[in-house]
Amino acid sequence: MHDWREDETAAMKWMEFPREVLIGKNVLNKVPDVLNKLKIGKKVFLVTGKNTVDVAGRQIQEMIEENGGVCEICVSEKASPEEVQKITEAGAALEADSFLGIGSGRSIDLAKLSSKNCDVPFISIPTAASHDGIVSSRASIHSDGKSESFEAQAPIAVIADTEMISRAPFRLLAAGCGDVISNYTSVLDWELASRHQNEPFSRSSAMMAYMSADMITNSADLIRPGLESSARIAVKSLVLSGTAMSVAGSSRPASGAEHMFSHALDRIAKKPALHGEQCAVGSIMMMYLHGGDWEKIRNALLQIGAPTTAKEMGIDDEEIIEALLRAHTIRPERYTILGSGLTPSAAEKIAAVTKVITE
Ligand SMILES: NC(=O)C1=CN([C@@H]2O[C@H](COP(=O)(O)OP(=O)(O)OC[C@H]3O[C@@H](n4cnc5c(N)ncnc54)[C@H](OP(=O)(O)O)[C@@H]3O)[C@@H](O)[C@H]2O)C=CC1
Ligand SMILES: O=C(CO)COP(=O)(O)O
Ligand SMILES: [Zn+2]
Repeated sequence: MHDWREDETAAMKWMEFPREVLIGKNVLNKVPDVLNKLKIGKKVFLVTGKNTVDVAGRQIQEMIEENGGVCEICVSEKASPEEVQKITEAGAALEADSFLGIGSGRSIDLAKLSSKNCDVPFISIPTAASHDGIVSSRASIHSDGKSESFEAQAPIAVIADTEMISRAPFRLLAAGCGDVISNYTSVLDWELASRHQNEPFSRSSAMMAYMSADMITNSADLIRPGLESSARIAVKSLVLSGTAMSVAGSSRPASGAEHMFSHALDRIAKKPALHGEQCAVGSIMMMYLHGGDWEKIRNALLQIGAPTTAKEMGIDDEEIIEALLRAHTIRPERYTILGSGLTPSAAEKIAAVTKVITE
């Protein structure tokens, strides 16, 4: 299928945003109403995970069937190209008229890309506020230790039940806050690339990404376990951050050197931590490299209760250093403060000064 957005020139910008965005207590019950309104509820393919199938997947399947629709569930584990292929084929076999991504970042990304392959809309239903891919049109797919950000499609609707999200393990919410806070360094990297390499830069997108990070740091004292109000703050900032990516047409405003560090850790660490946790810790170190206020990032994470050290993430100090050394090779086309790479002694110094590893 031809992707019309490829015809984009400097003189024209094609941005995709969701049509319906529901954020609030018990909005999960509105799934049938949204499907009916959009006329996409007859054959629904539902992508979820092994935990989230019980948190929300089956409940949504029942609601769709009571609404007269046919609903097939796929419980998925990895956001890999093979999984995208498998889900695309299963969705096509069902002749699905919509996909629902229910759960974590992985399930949402799989639904995002597979639905695009099937040329049908998809709805994003996060069960945790753990990442900013909830709203964006990008899908992060991982294979052979590589991580690629694909242009997929924006969800036609987002249904974020803040009551359900507040009951998810707090670690996930804290990680989502970290993913957004890390925008401080993504934006700096983007500005650097625009100055050094004349890379296209969108001020409005950068401002959105920066503002979403500010939303979290300015209300860090309000982010507490089990509070619906905390889930609401996190979801709103994730929505803004994801929108920044849709405006940019790339993950640039929300993914710089700190994300490359996290992707490197995913490859290196025996037991990687959560995406948002790793990006946030990476952001402390990259802010130090930028010569900025890295302690502001660290303090916000401490206040929220997100990890700020290797030990708290369950990662060895050596793995942190290795990831710092390898980060610039992860996405070489993306220019960042890491340039052509760090020396081992510089990597050790950065991690020690910022208290990520013990001196
Ligand atoms: N497209 C984009 O723009 C972006 C994409 N990403 C991608 O998203 C992924 C990270 O997402 P993230 O969600 O942090 O991590 P994961 O996708 O690894 O999911 C974390 C875990 O949380 C579980 N979980 C989710 N909700 C609940 C709940 N309510 N109760 C209990 N367990 C729950 C999931 O269960 P289950 O096994 O059921 O899934 C999963 O095991 C990465 O692949 C990253 O690259 C991140 C940011 C932006
Ligand atoms: O995680 C993201 C933004 O928070 C998306 O970024 P990537 O392009 O690094 O996968
Ligand atoms: Zn991220």
